[in-house]
Amino acid sequence: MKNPVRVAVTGAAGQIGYSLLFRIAAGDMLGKDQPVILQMLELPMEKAQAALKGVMMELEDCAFPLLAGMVGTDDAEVAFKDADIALLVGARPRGPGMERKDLLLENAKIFTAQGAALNKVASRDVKVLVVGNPANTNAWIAMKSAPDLPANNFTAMLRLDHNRALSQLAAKSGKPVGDIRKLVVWGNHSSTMYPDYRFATVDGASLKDAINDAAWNADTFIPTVAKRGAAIIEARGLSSAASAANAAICHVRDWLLGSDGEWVTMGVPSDGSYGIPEGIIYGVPVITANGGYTRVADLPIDDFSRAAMDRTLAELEEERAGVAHLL
Ligand SMILES: NC(=O)c1ccc[n+]([C@@H]2O[C@H](COP(=O)([O-])OP(=O)(O)OC[C@H]3O[C@@H](n4cnc5c(N)ncnc54)[C@H](O)[C@@H]3O)[C@@H](O)[C@H]2O)c1
Ligand SMILES: O=C(O)C[C@H](O)C(=O)O
Repeated sequence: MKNPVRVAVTGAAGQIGYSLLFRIAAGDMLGKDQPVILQMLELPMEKAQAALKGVMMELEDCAFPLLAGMVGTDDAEVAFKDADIALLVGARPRGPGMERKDLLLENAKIFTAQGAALNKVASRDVKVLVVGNPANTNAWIAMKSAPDLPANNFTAMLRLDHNRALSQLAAKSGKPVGDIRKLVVWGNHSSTMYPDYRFATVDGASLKDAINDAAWNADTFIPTVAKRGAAIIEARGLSSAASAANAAICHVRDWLLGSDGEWVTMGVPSDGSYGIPEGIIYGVPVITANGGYTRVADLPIDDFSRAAMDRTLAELEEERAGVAHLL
C-alpha cells in the first residue's frame, strides 16, 4: 500500500465540496491505489461546522477503502498542515447578474490568509489549485502570500472552460468528445476567456478545417463557452458544482499523474511567453508529466487571437491592480 497523500479542501461543506470529496475518496483524482487523508476547512460558524460534520459522517458511511483519515476544522493551519495538495474552493459564489470579478474584494482576503497559512504549514511541494472565484486573481494572491513555496505550484482552474469547449466542439462537428486533442483556453476564467481550437485535431486531422465556420467561432462558440457559467446560474439558480468538481478532479489528476502527452489547459504563472507579463496567472496549454507541467511553446498567434488574448490579459491586470493594496 502507498503512503497516504494529504489533500486539503476548503469550503468542504459547500456545493462543490459535496461533489468533490466523495470522488477524491473514491480514487478518481489520484488513482485507485492511492490512499488519501482529507483535511477539510470550513468557516468558524455553527452552521458551516455542523454541515461539515454531516459531510464527514457521509464520507464515513461510504466506507471508502482509500480514505485513510479525515480532519474537519475551522483553522487553516490545521487544514493545511503537511498538505500535499490544496484545493482552494471555499469562497462566495456569484449570483445572477454578477460578474466573477464582482467577488474580487470580498474573496481576496480569504486567499491572502490562506496563502500565508500554506506558506507556514503545508508540504514544501504542495500543489495548489484555486477554484474559488475570481480564480486566476485569487491564485495570484495566494501565490504572492506564500513566498517560501514554489510559485509554479499555484494554479487556477480553467479546466471547466476547457471541458465546456470540448463538448461544444463535439456537438458542432459530430466528432466524439474524447477524440478531440490540442484545445486551448487562454487567459482568465471569466467572460473574457478565449477558447481557441485553431490547433485542435481529431484523428490527426484539423478540427478547424472540419468545422470551417469563422462566424460560428466568433458569434456562437466563444460566447457560449465564455458565458456558460452564467447560463448555469440562470438555469439552476446556483453556480455549477458537479461539473466544477469534475474539472478540479481532471486538473489535479493530470497534474499529478500526467496527461500522456495531451494538451490540457491550466491557469499558471506566466513565464513571459505569448506576450503575457511574468507572474500573471493565465490559462495556457500545458503537457503534464512527473508532477510537473510544461507549456506548449511557440504556437502561432494571429491577429484575432492576439486581440482576444490581450483583452483577457487587460482584465487580469485590472483585477491585479484592484487587490494590490492587500499584499
Ligand atoms: N473556477 C471555476 O471554474 C469555478 C467553477 C464553479 C464555481 N467556482 C467558484 O467556487 C467557489 C465555491 O463555489 P460553491 O458553489 O461550492 O459555493 P458554496 O457557497 O456552495 O460553498 C462555498 C463554501 O465555502 C465556505 N467558505 C467560505 N469562505 C471560506 C473560508 N474563508 N474558508 C473556508 N471555507 C469557506 C462556505 O462556508 C461554503 O460552505 C465560488 O467562488 C464559485 O464561484 C469556480
Ligand atoms: O460562473 C460562475 O460564477 C461559476 C463558475 O466559475 C462557472 O464557470 O460555472
